[in-house]
Amino acid sequence: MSKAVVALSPVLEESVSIAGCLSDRHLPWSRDSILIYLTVANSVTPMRVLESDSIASVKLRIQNSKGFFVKKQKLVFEGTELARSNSLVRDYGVTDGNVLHLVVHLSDLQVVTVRTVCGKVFEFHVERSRNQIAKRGKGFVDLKDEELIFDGEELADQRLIHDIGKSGDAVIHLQVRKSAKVRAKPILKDLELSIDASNLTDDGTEELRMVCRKPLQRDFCLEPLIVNPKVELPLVVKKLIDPTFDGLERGNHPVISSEGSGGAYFMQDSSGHGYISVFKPMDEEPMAQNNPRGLPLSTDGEGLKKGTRVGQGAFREVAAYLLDHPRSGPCSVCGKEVGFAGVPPTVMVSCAHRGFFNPYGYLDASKNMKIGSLQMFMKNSGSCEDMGPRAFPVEEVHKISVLDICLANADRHVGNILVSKEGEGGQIALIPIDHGYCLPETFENCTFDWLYWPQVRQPYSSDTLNYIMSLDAEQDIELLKFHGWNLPIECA
Ligand SMILES: Nc1ncnc2c1ncn2[C@@H]1O[C@H](COP(=O)(O)OP(=O)(O)OP(=O)(O)O)[C@@H](O)[C@H]1O
Repeated sequence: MSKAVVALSPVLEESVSIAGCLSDRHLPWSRDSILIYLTVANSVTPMRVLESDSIASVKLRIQNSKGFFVKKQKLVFEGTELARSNSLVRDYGVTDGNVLHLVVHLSDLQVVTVRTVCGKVFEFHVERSRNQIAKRGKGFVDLKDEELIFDGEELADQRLIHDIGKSGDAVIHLQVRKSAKVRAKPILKDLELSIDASNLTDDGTEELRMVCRKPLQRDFCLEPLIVNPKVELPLVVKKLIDPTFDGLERGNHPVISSEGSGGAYFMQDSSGHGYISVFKPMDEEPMAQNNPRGLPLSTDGEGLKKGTRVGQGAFREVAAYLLDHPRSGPCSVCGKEVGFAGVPPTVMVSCAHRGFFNPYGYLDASKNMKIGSLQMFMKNSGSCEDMGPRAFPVEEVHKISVLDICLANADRHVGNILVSKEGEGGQIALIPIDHGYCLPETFENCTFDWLYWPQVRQPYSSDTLNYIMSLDAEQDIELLKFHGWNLPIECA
């Protein structure tokens, strides 16, 4: 799903009120007025609300003062997402002095890629509403030495990012004028010239590394995690692991997604020009120990959604794949290709790489081993968030609904359905992803965005009904057990 933590700059309460966001109801003398704190990473924003305010109205005020659309916000209090818009602040037990974490979809930000002429790439996240070019960067000594170039032209400081890369894939080149130290030392009748230009790159080895992308000594590992030796990996899963391995072996490191509330890494192919898979480590899930988005640790082990456990998202991702049976009916997974709903092939793996997040800074791969789900990367033209639902074929919506009801998916919002137009004649197919919150212990957070789409008013086709009839919950529980997950009784 497309979200990321966005730091809000601290503002005074007064500035919120000046922005016209506070009505009289919110003035300090209102009886149930409380002061709460919105926080992301290290930034805190005080905000006065009423205990009787709905979550929707709090989000609306954040939108008014900060510009983040309501639909792109996620509010989290003590490990629980304030997901029900009509519920009141007090329904979630939020009281004076409490801290709410705000997670904002990254599409509010624009990613700007700056490539230096010697090949180094920097990514900056630029807020669309404040997108003036500002030249600054770690390691570059003097602003006047820097020049940003787009499409062969130098960019003036006042140009807006928004006006530059309208197509969304513009690359800006950064040219840094640095003089190299040239020393001449007389040796007999000759002069020995030495050139020290190490400042041109952070550690002086960048060019070397770029040239040396040949087979490397192995500084990573990637292996499927098979608990039951009787489990045979299906071919499609092998096709997922092998090219991911090749990509790592060629030195193409995992690329952390700028979206999502947990750590998700795009694993590159051997050419370095495409993605093969998405790796989600358990220790980087929301509220887990090494979450890279700054979400707080869960105090009681419960995940972001009610009835789920922190660190079990990867199991659930794999379970969703295993339980998405082919149309021909439930099967042992060995020969399995595409399931009814088209959950991308997913497998548990252990993977070590120094590029994975850890709070201690640089670690070599052997100290940075992670366990998580590895899912096939699916080509897409965006998610259902990016377009109106009318264009989606009825059958495509129905298949997602069947999957979500079977799995009691507690995280089916429009960002978690990818749209593919790869089919014959550009036919739209919907690809369900992000199943880390399925099979919860309670139904409290099971909300489905597709419930409001017109397709769900159509009856299921006989094919779909036949598929539903073929499902067998007991058999599914056994299947998960066979693969090593003894489903807790509440989830079962
Ligand atoms: N199988 C896939 N194929 C292509 N892109 C994917 C796939 N799985 C995830 N992504 C993309 O990776 C990014 C992060 O994934 P995802 O939303 O699943 O992470 P998350 O941290 O679990 O999110 P959430 O905040 O919804 O829990 C998103 O942009 C998503 O579209």
